[in-house]
Amino acid sequence: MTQVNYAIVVAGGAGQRMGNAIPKQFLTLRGKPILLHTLEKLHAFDASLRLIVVLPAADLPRWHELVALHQCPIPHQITAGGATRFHSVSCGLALISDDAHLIAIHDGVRPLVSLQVMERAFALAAQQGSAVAAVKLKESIRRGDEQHSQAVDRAAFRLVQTPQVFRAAWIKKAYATAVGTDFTDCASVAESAGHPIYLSEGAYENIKITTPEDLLLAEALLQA
Ligand SMILES: Nc1ccn([C@@H]2O[C@H](COP(=O)(O)OP(=O)(O)OP(=O)(O)O)[C@@H](O)[C@H]2O)c(=O)n1
Ligand SMILES: C[C@](O)(CO)[C@H](O)COP(=O)(O)O
Repeated sequence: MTQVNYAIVVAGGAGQRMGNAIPKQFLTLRGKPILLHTLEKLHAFDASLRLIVVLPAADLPRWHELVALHQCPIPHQITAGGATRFHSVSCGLALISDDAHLIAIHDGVRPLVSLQVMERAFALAAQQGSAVAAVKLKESIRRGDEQHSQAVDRAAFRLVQTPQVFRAAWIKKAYATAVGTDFTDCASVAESAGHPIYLSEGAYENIKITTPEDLLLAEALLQA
């Protein structure tokens, strides 16, 4: 049987920390919506990857307009998301058929993901069943608050990114059986179902566009 791989691109958030009336995934970066840059990266990595884009229900017409305006040639399915990232990933998973082999979940607002980061994550997930892009910390960290804090060993930590790639059956069941919805990423959901989490090498430029200064950084990095 042919092995079919999917990528769920979660873009169902409101972008509150960006503070823009338009959700950040639709903002323009070097002439194109951020989400379109992200889709281009995933399609360039593997044109056979089936792309599912999860959007805020209210913004489905906006995306249709942007796709038409930019003549987006990349085939993708669209679905409405939910109140949290967990709900939005669940909405994407609901569209995936049983022939799926690996499922990647990627933030729609990480347009700087490289082909190498994608390749490493898919290769590791094919071997181990899971792969989560992550990077080492470059700065010192302390545990605590302004009044009381202690130094911690940064070598014991990793910053987690996306893509996060999983054996399809694992991640589908993990989402179907998860207790609660308060997970900030898919690795936490897979882990809660008892699956081992393997880390693949991410990249420092694979930033998540979250606050206004990230737009400036992304603009500069996209040029590079
Ligand atoms: N209900 C949600 C919330 C988030 N996301 C997606 O998850 C990714 C990472 O989330 P984050 O950066 O937190 O995005 P927002 O939730 O939009 O931002 P904020 O928390 O500032 O509102 C984004 O691509 C976002 O669109 C989603 O699909 N559905
Ligand atoms: C999935 C993620 O991007 C990995 O870093 C992150 O956990 C999302 O967190 P957010 O606070 O909802 O942006």
